[in-house]
Amino acid sequence: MEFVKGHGTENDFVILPDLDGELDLTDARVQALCDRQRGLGADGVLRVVKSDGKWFMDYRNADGSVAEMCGNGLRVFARYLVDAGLQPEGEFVVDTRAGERPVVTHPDGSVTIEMGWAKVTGASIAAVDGRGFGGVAVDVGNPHLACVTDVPVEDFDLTVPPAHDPVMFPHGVNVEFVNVIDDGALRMRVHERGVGETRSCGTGTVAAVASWLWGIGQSTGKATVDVPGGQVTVVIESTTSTLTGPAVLVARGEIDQAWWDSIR
Ligand SMILES: N[C@@H](CCC[C@H](N)C(=O)O)C(=O)O
Repeated sequence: MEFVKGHGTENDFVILPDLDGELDLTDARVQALCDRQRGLGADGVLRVVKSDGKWFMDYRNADGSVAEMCGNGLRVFARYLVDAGLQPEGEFVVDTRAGERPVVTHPDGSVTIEMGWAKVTGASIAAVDGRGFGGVAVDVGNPHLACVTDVPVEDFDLTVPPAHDPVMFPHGVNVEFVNVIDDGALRMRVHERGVGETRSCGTGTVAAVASWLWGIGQSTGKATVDVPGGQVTVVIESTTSTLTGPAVLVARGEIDQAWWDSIR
């Protein structure tokens, strides 16, 4: 079975081409693939499916859970399709559990995604080391709590999940801590639902920009977001948003069949 390894601002993925949708991708197999000691190591798995003539990104978190959307993953997914000769460079659409997402691959390797409406759904609190931080709940297809703060993001201990309100987020939440460096320039760290701290989260950067804009009384705008793994650019419009950033394919290879069969 073929695999490709890639990353978007160091949020890394194992890509499994499964055009006919025949792979039995159990939670245990996702966990094993993503494990950095006993598997290939990744923050998530992108299964590439073609169904009724449409591309579908089946995204799984490293713990095996399913998520609606993954912004960095979708850039890598699109880059894979072009690299594999399955799509010409340029514009096409990929279906996700959050709905269809138009993408544009660029000759410099970067990819732009139309991410849909970054919907502010309320306010809540995330707690780290017993200290609460106010944030804005943003639905980017998946749930986020983006907390703009003056505390330098480097100071947060994200080795444990920030506490959140389970009533507001019954299915868990991705939590971002965000510093404003300058007008239109943010810095962010993230704790992802189903993964832990990652070096970037594409949907999280969209939530971060929406949260910053909400805080300054604006509903549209543009910002760069520095994350530990690099930089992306986000544009928020009234009913949609875009995310642009790098997508890198690192390696390709063959998964050992006996190893795969030993994991159910
Ligand atoms: N890293 C992703 C988001 C992946 C899903 C997330 N962990 C969730 O469970 O919602 C991104 O780049 O958007």
